[in-house]
Amino acid sequence: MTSSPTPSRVFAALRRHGLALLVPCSILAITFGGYRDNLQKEEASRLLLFQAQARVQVNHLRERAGSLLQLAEKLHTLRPESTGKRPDGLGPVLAQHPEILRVGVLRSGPGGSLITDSAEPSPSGPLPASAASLRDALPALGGKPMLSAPYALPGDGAQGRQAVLILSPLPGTRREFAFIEVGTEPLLRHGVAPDEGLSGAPRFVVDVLDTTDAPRPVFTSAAAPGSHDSTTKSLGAYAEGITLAQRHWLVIVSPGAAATGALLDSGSGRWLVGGLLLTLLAIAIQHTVQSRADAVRRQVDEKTQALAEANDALGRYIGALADANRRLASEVDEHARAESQLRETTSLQRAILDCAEYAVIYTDAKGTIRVINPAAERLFGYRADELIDKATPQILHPDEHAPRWTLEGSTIGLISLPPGAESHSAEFDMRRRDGSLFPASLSVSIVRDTLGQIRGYLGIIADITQRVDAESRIRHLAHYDNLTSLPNRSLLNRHLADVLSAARARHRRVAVLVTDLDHFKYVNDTLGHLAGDQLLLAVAQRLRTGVRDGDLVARTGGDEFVIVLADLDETYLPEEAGERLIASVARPFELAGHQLTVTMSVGIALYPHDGVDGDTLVKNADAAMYLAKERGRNQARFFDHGLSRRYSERLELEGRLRQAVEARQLALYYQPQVDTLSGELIGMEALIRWCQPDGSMVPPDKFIPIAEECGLIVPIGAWVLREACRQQQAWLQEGISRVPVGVNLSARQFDDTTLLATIQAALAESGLPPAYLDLELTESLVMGNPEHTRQVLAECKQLGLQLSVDDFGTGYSSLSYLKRFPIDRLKIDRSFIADIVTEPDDAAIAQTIIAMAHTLRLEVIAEGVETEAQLALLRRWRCDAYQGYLCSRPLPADEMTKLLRQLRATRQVALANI
Ligand SMILES: Nc1nc2c(ncn2[C@@H]2O[C@H](COP(=O)(O)OP(=O)(O)OP(=O)(O)O)[C@@H](O)[C@H]2O)c(=O)[nH]1
Repeated sequence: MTSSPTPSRVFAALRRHGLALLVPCSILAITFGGYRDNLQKEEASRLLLFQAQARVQVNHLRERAGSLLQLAEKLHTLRPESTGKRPDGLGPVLAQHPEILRVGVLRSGPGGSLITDSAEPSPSGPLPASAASLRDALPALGGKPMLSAPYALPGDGAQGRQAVLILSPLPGTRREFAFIEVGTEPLLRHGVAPDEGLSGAPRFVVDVLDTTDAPRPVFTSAAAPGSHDSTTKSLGAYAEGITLAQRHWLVIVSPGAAATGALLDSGSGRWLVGGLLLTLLAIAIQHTVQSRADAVRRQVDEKTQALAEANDALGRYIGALADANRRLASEVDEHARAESQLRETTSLQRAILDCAEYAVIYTDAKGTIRVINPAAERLFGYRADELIDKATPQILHPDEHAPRWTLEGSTIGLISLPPGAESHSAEFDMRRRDGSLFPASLSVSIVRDTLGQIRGYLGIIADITQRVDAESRIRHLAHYDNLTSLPNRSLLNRHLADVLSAARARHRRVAVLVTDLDHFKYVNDTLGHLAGDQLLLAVAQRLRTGVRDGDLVARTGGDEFVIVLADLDETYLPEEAGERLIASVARPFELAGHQLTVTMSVGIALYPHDGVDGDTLVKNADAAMYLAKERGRNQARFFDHGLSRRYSERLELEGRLRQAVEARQLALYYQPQVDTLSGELIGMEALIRWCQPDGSMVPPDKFIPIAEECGLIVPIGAWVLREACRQQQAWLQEGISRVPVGVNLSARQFDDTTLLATIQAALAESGLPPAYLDLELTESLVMGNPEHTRQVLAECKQLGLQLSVDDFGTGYSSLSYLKRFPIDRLKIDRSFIADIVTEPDDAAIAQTIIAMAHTLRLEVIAEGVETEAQLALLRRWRCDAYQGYLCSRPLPADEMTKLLRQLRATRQVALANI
């Protein structure tokens, strides 16, 4: 990211650098200001100090020179005895005065020449001419030493080494002088106070200017001559005039290297240097700080830039993160929804599994049980944890070596799966925990994973015991009689076919015996249907035990049994077998607390004599049985070909009855029921009659049983209901009848599920009010199946019908039992009424029935009243009504119409007479 120099940035830079310069500049200014002030102060104090020190130096020089002069004066005491010899005791002196170049004696020679007399050859050679000039001045000294003007030492010429001579006249002589040659440079050097030097460097440079002779500069700077005791204004030099041996020297003291001093030696210098250093330090610090600040700023800028970029990136990242978050949130939502659905589905599946009626077992691919539901626990009697991880065959199947539920590609699988199929079902026995086996239906489905690999097998197991039992029952019913468990007609026919086929092949005889109990209906009617059943059962057992094992005993309906005696040789007498069976049945039975004796009629037909096929043989045996009945019952009869005609007649009667129904040859007759006291019509009973086209009548006791046997009774009964309702409604509409009409219901009708619908249809069709219809049921019918009866009667009562119990007294049922049913009246059977006049028992029974019925608020009608005596008794016993020949025989409808009209007319006449 590039930045442009904005005003704020320029201002910031100026402020930054201005501040940076301000500090060193300030220090510099303070430094220089301080330096100048210090310098001035130092100048002043140094000048004062320098002057004082210079004076000390001058004095020191003066003293040293004076010391030399004194030495020169003493030299005559050291005068050597002979020339050329050094005076004794001079050594230590010379050691103290290294400026002394040589010591000697001068003699003024002839002509005034000076003769040097020195023990040592002088490095300076002969005395210079200038020294010789001193000779002349010496006498004027008066014996005082004198000092020569400086002269250049030989060899030094341009070098400027100078020396002076101090001459001192030797006492006693006029021409001899002791002299000391003093090097001016050592003198001046040693003239400086030795303790004033600093580190060996002379603080002062002392020069002298000889003012006696023509001045010669011996130093580089000097004050003006004569300015004694004057100090230069600057620190450059200090000059002071001194007089030595009548010679005037201007001593000039200049600061030496040490005196001038290093800049650092002075306070101002140190101040300046310190200030500069401080400035430099400040600059350095400033620079360092600035550099560091710059570096920091650069870093900050870089970091800021990086931060900005990072911020941008972060922004983008946060944006992306937000997007990702949104996506994640939506995915999480989706996931949560899916999870919730999954949970729901899982709990639903669990609930389905838990509630499932069928046992569900899931095994892995190896057939090991993994999941089991409660229904399976119940079915097999195990807890789930006892079955989990167990292999299916060891637990659930009878055969431990049975293969597991591995289906695919396995030909030995428990259920071999057809190629390509994903599930299959089979039925076989499975084992419960207690070891018991039960028939099961197992439906196994392959469970695959998403890759299509087999994960396991889901088995749904149903206990099909009931179904198997039902099927077995159905199979049994198809071939066996329900009551006695004997083979039925169907199995009989198959068996007969087999037996006859074998007999044909082996030329053997076969006997077919048809047996029928005599008057079995009476047992039913008197002891009840249940007792009848028990009797049939007992008879079946006796018949079964009365024949050989290989013989067949079948029940073909009602009280009829058919026995097949197969593989008979010529010696076998089937009539004996028949007699034996009759005898066995004739033995008394214990039924419902009663001892009962029944007889049986038997008809016999023989293969091949009486027929070569099963149907013919059974039909002929049946005909023979009817012959036995006709001949007095309780006997066995062989078929003869005359019988065949009679049997055919019965079949023909059945056929004609069917036609009669269709041809409307059946008619209803009506028998009045009248009040025993008033003789008024209180009702009438419809009775069926069969009027053949030739005008002859077939009695009801002849065709009703046939109608019941062949089932025609149901359509006939329906017709009776319709016709009675229609006729009654006609009378009602004519206004000649205000009494109900009674219609008999047979047992078959009563058991028919369409009975109520039939009644409702008859009422609706005719428009007859239900109260004018009276249903008459036999006592045995009512008591046969009380529950069913109560239900049907209740529904009939709801319709508004009247209900009567017909033939009461024959069924031994108690009256109190009857009160459970919504019955309106009882009809005492004609068998009790017939002898009430002559038989006290019958009279007592009839009287009791009447009395008890009244206590139950039931109306009582006596049947079959034929005499006035009977009627008189009935009146006495307060029987409500009666019917019978005494009043009227059953009348055809038209006659009944006439009667009703007459009755109405009579009533009207009677009323008119009033
Ligand atoms: N208890 C009972 N009765 C039955 C059964 N099947 C038919 N019946 C009755 O058995 C009786 C058979 O009567 P029939 O054989 O025609 O007449 P019967 O009274 O025996 O008189 P005869 O045969 O002429 O001697 C009828 O009343 C039927 O209602 C049954 O399974 N149980």
